[in-house]
Formats: sequence, C-alpha cells, structure tokens
Amino acid sequence: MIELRAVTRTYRSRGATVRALDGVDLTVEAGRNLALVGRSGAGKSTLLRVLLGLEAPDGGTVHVLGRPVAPGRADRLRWLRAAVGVVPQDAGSSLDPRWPVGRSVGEPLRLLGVAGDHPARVGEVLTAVGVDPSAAGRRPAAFSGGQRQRIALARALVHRPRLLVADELLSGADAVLRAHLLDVLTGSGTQLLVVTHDLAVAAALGGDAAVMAAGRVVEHGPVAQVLAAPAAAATRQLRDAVLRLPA
Ligand SMILES: Nc1ncnc2c1ncn2[C@@H]1O[C@H](COP(=O)(O)OP(=O)(O)OP(=O)(O)O)[C@@H](O)[C@H]1O
Repeated sequence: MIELRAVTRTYRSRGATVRALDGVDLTVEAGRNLALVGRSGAGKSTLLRVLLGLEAPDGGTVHVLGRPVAPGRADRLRWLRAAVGVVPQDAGSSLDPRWPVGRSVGEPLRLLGVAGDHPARVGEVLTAVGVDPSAAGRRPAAFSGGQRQRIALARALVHRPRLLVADELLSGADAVLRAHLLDVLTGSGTQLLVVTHDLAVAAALGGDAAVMAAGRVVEHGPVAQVLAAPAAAATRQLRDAVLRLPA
C-alpha cells in the first residue's frame, strides 16, 4: 500500500536547518492498520504531506499502491485522492463554513466523478459516524466541535477509499467521542493510517505501530510487540508517558 525509501525533507527557517525527515524507510502492507506515533516535531505531519503528494521530498522515493507519488496538477493526483481519504489535523475546522455540511461531505463524490446516488451515500456515511442525516442542510457552526470531527470523518470515508489517513483525529476528542471514533474507524472496513502522539490510541487500533523520532522511523512492528518490548528509547519514553488511572 505504502512504500517510502530514504525519504528526506529539510526546512530552512531563520538561518537554521531542520531535518523534518531524515532518511525515512517505511513499508505498509495492504490491509494492515498503522499508527504513526511520535512526539511533537518528530516529523509525522511532514511524512503525511509527502505521502499525499502535497509536498516533494528532497530525496528518496514515495509509492502508494505501487505508483510513484509527486506533487503536481490536481488531475495527475486524482488516482491518489480516490484511493486515500484524509481527515486533516484540526478536522473540525476543515469544513467550509459557508456550505451545508451535506455538501461538504458529498464533495469528494462530485470531484472524483463517483457514480450513484450522492445524497443517499452522504446520508449513509453521516449515519455511520453518528450524525443525524436530517441535519445535512445545516452549516458547520450549528454543530459542536465533536460533531464537526465526525462530519470531517464522513467526508473522508464517503467515496470508500482504500486507505484512510487521519492526523491526530483522536487526540482532541473527549474520551467518549474518542472511543466512538475508534469504533467507526475500525468498523469502516478501510485500511487505517492514524497519526497520534498517544501509544494508547495505537494500542486501541491494534495492527502495527511505527514510532518516529527526529525525522526517522525508529521502530515498526505489531503494536502489542512494540509495547511489550520497546526497542527504541523514544518508544519507551512514549510508553512511560501514557496516562493511567490509579488502581
Ligand atoms: N513548513 C515548515 N517550515 C519550517 N519548519 C517546518 C515546517 N514544517 C515542519 N517543520 C519542522 O519540521 C519538524 C517536524 O515537524 P512535523 O510537523 O512534521 O512534526 P509532527 O511530528 O507532525 O509534530 P506535531 O505532532 O506537533 O504535529 C519540526 O521541527 C517542525 O518545526
């Protein structure tokens, strides 16, 4: 599904050089859920931007479904947009405030030229994420932050992508909403790539975890194994920081 080889991305800001990606190698087989875990600044969002063809790496290669990914004209990346649904960071604010939410959710169907009854599919996917489809005519301001997150998730799932990429979708959510969103994600039948700084979220997703630190993937394996015997210092640090309720 995903193959990154020796991917580097350097930023220069105010005279300083930041190696956001410092030789990333990552292979994700089709059908395996992945949590991309790391502290703030580890390079997770940069990796996603490169993976989604939003930004070019300075070096290395990026393939999705065996096809090379590079930034370019929208029509050249249509296959990638069809294959990958994206819930952006700050998902609740990603909806157009002027549009009824049903229009935002249905937009990928229109842009990708998906055949079928669009309003029916929008209603179906809103129901799946726990939003009453009869509210599809309202604008985002009429919904709570949590509901807007659900709607952004519906928009990412509406065209039945092969892979769903969610950047920190679960971190901002309250515990009950988080549990619900996890159920929706794991029940969607779509392969998942979830970015999180919380190993507890990775554990709840099951599947694999790839841990990033200082622009590299320092550990990658089944999440149970990563948690039981973390090989990298960065993983141990994240594991020891997971909040636990007192007994
Ligand atoms: N456009 C940019 N210009 C300059 N530096 C950048 C830019 N984007 C990212 N960086 C730097 O690259 C490094 C990696 O950032 P990135 O956002 O990928 O990390 P992250 O793991 O996603 O962090 P967070 O969890 O806080 O979103 C950081 O040091 C960041 O400051």
